[in-house]
Amino acid sequence: MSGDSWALAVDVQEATTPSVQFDLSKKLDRVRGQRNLKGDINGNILPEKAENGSCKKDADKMDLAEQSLLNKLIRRSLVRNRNQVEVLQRDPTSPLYSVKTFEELRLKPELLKGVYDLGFNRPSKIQENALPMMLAQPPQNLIAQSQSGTGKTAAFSLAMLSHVDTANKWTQCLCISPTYELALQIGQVIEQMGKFYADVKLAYAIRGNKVERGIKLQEQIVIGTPGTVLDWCTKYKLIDPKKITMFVLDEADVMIATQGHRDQSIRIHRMLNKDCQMLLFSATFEESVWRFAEQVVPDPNIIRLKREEETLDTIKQFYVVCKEKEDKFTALCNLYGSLTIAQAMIFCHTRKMASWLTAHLTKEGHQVALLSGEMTVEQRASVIERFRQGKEKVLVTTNVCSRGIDVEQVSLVVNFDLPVDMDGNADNETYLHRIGRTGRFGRRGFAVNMVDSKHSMDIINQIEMHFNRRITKLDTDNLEEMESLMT
Ligand SMILES: Nc1ncnc2c1ncn2[C@@H]1O[C@H](COP(=O)(O)OP(=O)(O)OP(=O)(O)O)[C@@H](O)[C@H]1O
Repeated sequence: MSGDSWALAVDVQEATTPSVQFDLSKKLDRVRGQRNLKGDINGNILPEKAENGSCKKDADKMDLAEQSLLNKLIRRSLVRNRNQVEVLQRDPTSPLYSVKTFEELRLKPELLKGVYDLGFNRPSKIQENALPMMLAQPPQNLIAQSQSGTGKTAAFSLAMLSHVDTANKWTQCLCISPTYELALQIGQVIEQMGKFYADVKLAYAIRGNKVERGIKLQEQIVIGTPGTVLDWCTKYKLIDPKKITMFVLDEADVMIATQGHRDQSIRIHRMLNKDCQMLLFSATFEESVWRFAEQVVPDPNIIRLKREEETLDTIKQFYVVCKEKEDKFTALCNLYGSLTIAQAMIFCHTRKMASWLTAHLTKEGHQVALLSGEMTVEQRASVIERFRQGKEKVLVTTNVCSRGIDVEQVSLVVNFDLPVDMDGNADNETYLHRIGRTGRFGRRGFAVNMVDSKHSMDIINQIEMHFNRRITKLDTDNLEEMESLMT
């Protein structure tokens, strides 16, 4: 057997989730007629009737051109497998790098079990650095920054779970997050990690959660949005803020982007004891975030990134020059025609544009979900949950409700419209948050920006300069060039 077909056989045997298959036949048909092959979520090729995960026989029958194309597709696999994550975890320049194991971080055995049950092998850099500070005695405050998808949520979830004294049946850890969706997501992480830690209980302080006034909660951890948390502390008196000993503020940059949230966070913070441990996390630290962080976290330990470290190497960034929306749509279809895309998120500026795009993509046969601001929080949570389960492969969205969403199969983010601030300048923070929906925990990801005017080209230039990272021009009509650039 040639080296190529051997590689193919090995990849197929490693395939983990054949149920989540996507059709690669379009790409193959261009070169080699009608042979119908399928790939799994990792971009590995699976022949349609393969049994026991092996396609050795099929690979043997292929001619060299076919094998080379298949291997190209495999190399282009958008999702890294576990081995590749492990390689990154041993690379000192990677944000996933660690010298320590979870055991060395002195986690309780029940939590270690939860961590391994989630499939985590080693901590990431932020986990390795932040956890000892968060668990130190006497307690230390922390302001921490790490790239999107590198394990911040997991880090502070572990810290809260470790901090809890299970003998005490009152709220000890309070975590606030800017959106309903994120609060639910963080809660899920805590529940999964704390699965073997039976005595820890969690409550969600989010809109719509019915509570009885005046009866103090017994849950040791409360996670919620600032408005509801404030109500639970003041109006409903469910939490005694003076008994909170660990306060976590997640996605500080997103939090302060809404004036109301900023003010509510400060009001909650003022009710806490001075010696309550304060932890603040953010993916970006513009001046305003920094000022806010210093205001709420006295005498902090600080973990900060350099500007050029903020974007991940594993996310390749491109721009495509288009004329108008129809042109952008064609470019998008060409991307789909040549790339193996597990799941994609597409960002539009307006609801109207998002609806138009959703309708057109659906007509093309894609499974598309639309997420936009006018939906109720429950509707939004349900759309995100379906997307997370892979029921829809494309999520078209307009705004903030998709910030912080962690869906590991997202291999492509498209800025159908570029993120701009009120003055029409590049919104760098939003850009970083958007592209950070792909490339989660070392996986490969692509970010494609649609440029439809001189103004939007200026924005791309501003973003390039801000992060000191190249955004490469892509010609979606030139399939060969696209294949070579996007490998
Ligand atoms: N040590 C680890 N080993 C393997 N996977 C991990 C580890 N830590 C976190 N993950 C996974 O990586 C993904 C991203 O983690 P997490 O959501 O904690 O990142 P984040 O930094 O909070 O992201 P964001 O900046 O978008 O909020 C999740 O799917 C999580 O389960």
